[in-house]
Amino acid sequence: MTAVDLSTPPKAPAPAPQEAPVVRIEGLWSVFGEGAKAFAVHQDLDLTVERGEMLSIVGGSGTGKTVLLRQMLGLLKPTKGTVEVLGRPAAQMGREGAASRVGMLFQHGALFSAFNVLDNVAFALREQGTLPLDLVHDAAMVKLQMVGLKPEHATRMPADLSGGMIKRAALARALIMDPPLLLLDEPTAGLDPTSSDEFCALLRELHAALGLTLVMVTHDLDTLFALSSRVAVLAEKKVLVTGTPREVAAYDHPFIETFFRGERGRRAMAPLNNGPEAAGET
Ligand SMILES: Nc1ncnc2c1ncn2[C@@H]1O[C@H](COP(=O)(O)OP(=O)(O)OP(=O)(O)O)[C@@H](O)[C@H]1O
Repeated sequence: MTAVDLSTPPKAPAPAPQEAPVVRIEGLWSVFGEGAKAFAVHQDLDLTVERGEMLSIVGGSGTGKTVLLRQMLGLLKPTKGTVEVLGRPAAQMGREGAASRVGMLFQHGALFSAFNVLDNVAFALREQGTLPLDLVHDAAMVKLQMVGLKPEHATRMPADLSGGMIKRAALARALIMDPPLLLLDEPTAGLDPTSSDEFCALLRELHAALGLTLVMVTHDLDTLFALSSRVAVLAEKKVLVTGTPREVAAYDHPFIETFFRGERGRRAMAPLNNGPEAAGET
């Protein structure tokens, strides 16, 4: 089922003809349970993410946004259909392959509480076992600096960090293997407005500096407008519509009406009137 594509013209840079999309999902069915108890979360869902995009996935509660991220991470296997990441089936990437292709920022950071910040950040690289430990240490320190943490934060335990610092440490961990694709589940959840704005600014900087492709799930409209070059709306078990935030917000659907055109939506959309830069449509 092809989603309505509202983009005219496309805002994302056009890929070279031979370049595979970063994510290609075609005819995806995600079914849980068996027999009479089986239920489909996704039914014939299509979604393509090109290199360099910042795509936000939105939808009502239980519409399968997290399940879709888990499909891209290769943690779930499609019941039917195709989920490819960088030209390979996501479910066949294996743990190490996945870490070097896809970074994942979980909603609450999901740091190992018994490890200090440096050991958390270095974890996947150390597990891989291909680099001497001093180089693993150096690589983790570079990532800490990249996300705006100081060398003295390296030995802190997660319990001693602020919410914003946990997010930054978790981001450094997600980027340790230099994956071209970064998945984010509610990246600014639990942050105060200032920390949230700073974290969005950091993600935009890293997106530009590292040439990342970002795919995020968010309920937060400020985050959505700050970070999305494109929005995909999940409804009716599929990607119903895609387009820029402005295009999608104007689409006629009950979820969109409530989400974008309610009071919170109108407030968050005010920056759209100040030009595309403010709306994240660059
Ligand atoms: N492993 C699983 N086994 C069975 N059902 C599952 C499993 N994972 C998810 N589901 C179900 O799939 C549906 C979609 O879940 P998902 O977490 O993707 O929703 P969501 O869109 O992220 O919702 P929310 O915005 O509330 O977080 C839910 O009904 C959930 O209970």
